[in-house]
Formats: sequence, C-alpha cells, structure tokens
Amino acid sequence: MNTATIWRTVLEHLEHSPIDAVSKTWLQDAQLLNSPAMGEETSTHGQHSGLFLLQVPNDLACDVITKRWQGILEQLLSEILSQPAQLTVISATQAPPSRPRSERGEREVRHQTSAQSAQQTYYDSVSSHTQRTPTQTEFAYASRERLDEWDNEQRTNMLMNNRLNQRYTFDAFIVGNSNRLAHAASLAVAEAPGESYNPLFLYGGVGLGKTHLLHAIGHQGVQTGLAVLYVSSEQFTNEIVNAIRYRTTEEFRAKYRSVDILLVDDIQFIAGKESTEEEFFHTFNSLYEMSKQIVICSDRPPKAIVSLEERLRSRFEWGLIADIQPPDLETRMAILRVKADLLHYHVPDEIISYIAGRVQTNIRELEGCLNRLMAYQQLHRSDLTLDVARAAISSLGNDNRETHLNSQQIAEAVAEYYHISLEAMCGKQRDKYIVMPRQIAMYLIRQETQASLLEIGQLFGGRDHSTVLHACEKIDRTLNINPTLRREIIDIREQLMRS
Ligand SMILES: Nc1ncnc2c1ncn2[C@@H]1O[C@H](COP(=O)(O)OP(=O)(O)OP(=O)(O)O)[C@@H](O)[C@H]1O
Repeated sequence: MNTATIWRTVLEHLEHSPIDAVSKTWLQDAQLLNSPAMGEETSTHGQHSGLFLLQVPNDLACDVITKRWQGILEQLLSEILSQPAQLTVISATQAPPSRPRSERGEREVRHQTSAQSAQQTYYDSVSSHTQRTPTQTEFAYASRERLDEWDNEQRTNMLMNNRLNQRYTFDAFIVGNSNRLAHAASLAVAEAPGESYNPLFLYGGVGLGKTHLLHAIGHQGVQTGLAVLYVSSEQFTNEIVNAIRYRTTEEFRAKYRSVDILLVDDIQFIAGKESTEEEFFHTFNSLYEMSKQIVICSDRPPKAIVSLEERLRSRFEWGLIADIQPPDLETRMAILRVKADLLHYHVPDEIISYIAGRVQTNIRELEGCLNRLMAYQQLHRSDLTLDVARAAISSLGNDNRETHLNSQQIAEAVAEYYHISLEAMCGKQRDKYIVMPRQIAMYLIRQETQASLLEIGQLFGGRDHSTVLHACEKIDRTLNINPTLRREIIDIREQLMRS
C-alpha cells in the first residue's frame, strides 16, 4: 500500500468519528509521507517502517492536529498496517520536505522545493521537534502530555466543580429593551458555541444580569455535554500567580485550553496586570483558533478599559459587544413579579410597582428589597400593605433615594437632549425634529411613571389618549430595530438617573 492509499483508508475510518469541521478539512488536505529518515517508502518485503510524517496546511493545523488527533491517527495507522506506527505532524508553511524519488508520482510535486541544506535543517527540526524554540502559537499551547492528562483526569474534576448558579438560567431571565440584545446574543452563543459571535463581550453596570447570562450560557453548554469553565478574572489572576510561583504553568495552560466554553467575569480587573494579560492573550488565541467559545463580561466596553493591552482590546472587539442597560419600570416590575413567585411570596401589584419605582438601576438591589420586605413582614407578623412595604424598605435605611421621576423632569430631559424648547415639544408643532422627541418623551413617561395616557396627553398640548398610545407603541417597535434610537433613549435615561 502506498502512503496515498493508506491516508485514504485513514480518512474513511475517520468518517465515523465525531470530528469538528475545521480539523476535518485540514485532514482532508493533509498528506501522509514516509519519514525521510527511513529512506524508501517500503522495504523490500513491502513492509512500512511505521514512521510517518503528516503534512498539514499551516502552523495552526499542525498544532491542533498534533494535540487532538495524533494519538487517534497513530492508532488507526497501526490498525490498518497491522504494525506499530508513529506519526510526526508537520506544517506545509515551515521548510517543506522533499519526497523520496519513489514517491514523486503521487499527489505532491508542489513541495519539492528545498535546497539540500534547507532539507537538512527541516529534518533536524522534525527529529528534534520538542527541542526547537516554540513558535508563538506553540508557546500558547500546553504540551500534549499535559493536555492528555487533563483530558483524562483533572478535566473531569474541573467540570464537576464548575459552580454555576442553578438559579441563573435563561428561563429565569426577564427580557426587556434594556437587555434584549445581550440576551439574544447569549442565547445564540449557547445554541451554537464558537459559531455565531466569538468572543461575545457583555458589559453593563452593577447588578444588571451579566453574571446571570454567563451562567445561563454555561448551563446550556453543560446540558449539551460541553466542557464549560466559568471563572472570574480575579480567580484567573490568582491561578496564574500560583502557577508561576509553583512552576505549574503547563497544568494551568492545559486546564484552560481544554474547555469548549470559557466564561470570564469582570475582565476589567486584569487590566494592567502584565502576566495575567499575557497569559489571557495566549489562552484567548488558543481557544479562538480552535473555534471554542469565549464569553467575557465587564462593567464597561473594551474601549473604556484603560491600561488594557491594545492586542487584547482589539480581540475583545472581534466578535459582538452587547450592552445591558438599567431596566425600565415595566421590566423591573416583571423581574420582581418573577422573583416573588419563585419565593412563593404573594405581593400585590401596587407593592411591586412601589418597589420598582424606588430602585431603578440595580436588579440585585431590587431583589434585596423584596427579601427585606419578606423578612420585615415575617418579623412583624403584619399584613402586606403599602405602608408596611414603605416601612420595611425605609427602616432598613438602604433606600433613602426618593427616586421617583415625574413627567415634567422627563419631558425637560428629553427636550434638553434634543436641543429643542420644552414649549415647542409640548405644543402643536408637527415638524419631524419635534415630533420624534415628543413621542420619546411620551414613551419614557409611560415607562417610568404612573401617569395615565390621558395625563400624558394633557401634558403634551391636550392630545388624546390614542395619540399617546400610538406614540408609545411606535417607539417601542422602533427601539428594537433602530440601535441609534435605542442608544439615545438609554443616554436620556442615564442622565435622568444621574440627576
Ligand atoms: N433580566 C433579569 N431577569 C431576572 N433576574 C435578573 C435579571 N438581571 C439581573 N437579574 C438578577 O439580578 C441579580 C444580579 O445579577 P448579576 O449578578 O448577573 O449582575 P452583574 O451584572 O453580574 O453584576 P456585577 O457587576 O455586580 O457582577 C441576580 O440575582 C440576577 O439573577
């Protein structure tokens, strides 16, 4: 059997293996050669030496095939040839080998290029594969032995200890305009890791659901049998510090490069930590090159993470960046309702609405209020009334911000944002540059206050309730398809929260 036939047979066997699409293409383009060190292809008895070279298209293919497939390929070769086989994977982009004369009739003529000295260097480098200076990509990988160890032992432990919060699922996540994009992107990533948005970068303020979405992606990955690793950047930093200290960077790399989905929380904290950034850079590259999914969370967009290395920042921007903004009143009420139901705690609508009106920017705090209310009510054994809710929340002192926005404040903020006069916005003028801000103001008032359609109409020149309803619905629809409008509304809301 010549090498071309042997390789075809190997590929046929691999047809039945769960092989990823990229590796498959590389293997189909690969070329099996006899190791030149052994001279002719077969001995006089038609026996192979058992030593082969597999030439793959590029350095990356070389790394991945070596790490993932070399063992399997050697096993297949041994079975096909009924003798032990040893394989060295080489990259076609490194100094290419010249083939023994006897083989030159086969597929390859394109690689017969090197001068003798180059060939010698090449063969030397192949035979001392593990001793030569590693390339950048190779450096980023852990050694094959280490990865195998991980595959066999610690990887299982790591996955078993993967502490994903059971409550943080997609089902328990309430979607509103403020987090719609982040939620949709997370869902897409969970359904097809490594295929849609890679990396996915989620950012937003404190307590707005970033970790919740990370865990939700993780749960789905685990359910489909993938290796998921959730880690805070603090944990990543500690691990790398310890790895350097105890000389266990090989294990560290093996661990991080063996995952299918890497979820990293609070990435902003690695900025300025040189070794951590360096290591994360290599981890990122390795996983990305293997089409493994990376999801990163931060309290700010990549551009705003000062002192983050440029090469990392640009990588964070390769995929999709999705923001999570403070939720509007309706979403806050929906979240409270769901949380109360989960606690089997019956809370009347007016109290839900009261709490949602007081805590506007942090869902963790919103949940905290609900818990406080429950504890307070149980302690005082009282009925759940609005007065009790007021007392519960103010008695615990954490919420003395009378944050109720009123219609007037919102109208003023919108007029100011669009540089138009409040009078014009509330008047009869029908110019486009006035009509749009007016509709936005109506929408925001409807979202953030208890004002009725009629009251809003009165504020805007005595318009009737159907006009207000139409405006609110129009803005609601447009928000989902117009990112500029979405951004503008978020800006206005942020200004209102700040003032
Ligand atoms: N849209 C949502 N639906 C339901 N619960 C939510 C939603 N957003 C946030 N939460 C809840 O709010 C709490 C805080 O969320 P989470 O820890 O994910 O916030 P975070 O953005 O990661 O905050 P931090 O920046 O402090 O890490 C969690 O209990 C989470 O379940």
